[in-house]
Amino acid sequence: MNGQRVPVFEVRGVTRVYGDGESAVHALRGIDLRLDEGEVVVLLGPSGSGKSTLLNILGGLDAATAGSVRFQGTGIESLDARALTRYRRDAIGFVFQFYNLIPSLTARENVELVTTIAPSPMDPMQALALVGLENRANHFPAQLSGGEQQRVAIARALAKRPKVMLCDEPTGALDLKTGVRVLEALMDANARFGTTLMIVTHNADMARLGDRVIRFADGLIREISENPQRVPASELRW
Ligand SMILES: Nc1ncnc2c1ncn2[C@@H]1O[C@H](COP(=O)(O)OP(=O)(O)OP(=O)(O)O)[C@@H](O)[C@H]1O
Repeated sequence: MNGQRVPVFEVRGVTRVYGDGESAVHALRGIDLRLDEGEVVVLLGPSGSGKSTLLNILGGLDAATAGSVRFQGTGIESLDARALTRYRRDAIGFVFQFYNLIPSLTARENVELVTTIAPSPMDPMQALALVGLENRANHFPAQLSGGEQQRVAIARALAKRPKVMLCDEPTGALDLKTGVRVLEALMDANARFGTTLMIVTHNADMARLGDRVIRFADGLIREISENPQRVPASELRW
């Protein structure tokens, strides 16, 4: 990262309550956070502590009960339905634990689904080449390993040139070797395009990958720490 910090997200007092009355679940209890351009941030915390809820709110998949999220200076809560769809579609790349590829489409066609609607997409083959899968373009998801499927999902997210990639347990279903390749593909996107990365994980060792580590507990940020330097994915242990 260079010295000049440009905020991508500014989060103020975000809460999220599911349900009401006695059965209300307070998933987020007041989150304040700033995320800068080009940063790699790792979110750690026990199951149910609110990590996915925050990611979904940042990505416009869910709305905060209270508080504000500014993306490049604009409050996403003020966007109308059309603008919110455009935001979700163009600015944000999502990577989930279980790839969410369309089984009846090839790797290339899965990426094309996105490039046909994005405003300034990459060529689908370029996106697949970035994750080392140009020679698997005509394979269907069932013909690919879990790690390869996840890399197709990353290519699909990358192909629209998103400002931010929100990754919810991207290696949760993978073993060490394939998980490392997936993380390398994400870190490569950060290095080449300056894509800001937010990675949710249960794996404490993955914290070493990021510039900052955010520890969640009970719907709150308990700690934010900075790493002196990023550790390459190949040096992580599962
Ligand atoms: N749609 C929903 N309706 C009701 N409760 C929900 C909903 N989504 C999440 N929750 C609750 O909100 C809390 C936070 O969930 P969240 O998925 O954000 O946690 P997490 O830290 O990502 O957990 P995990 O690591 O297991 O994915 C949990 O108690 C969860 O049960």
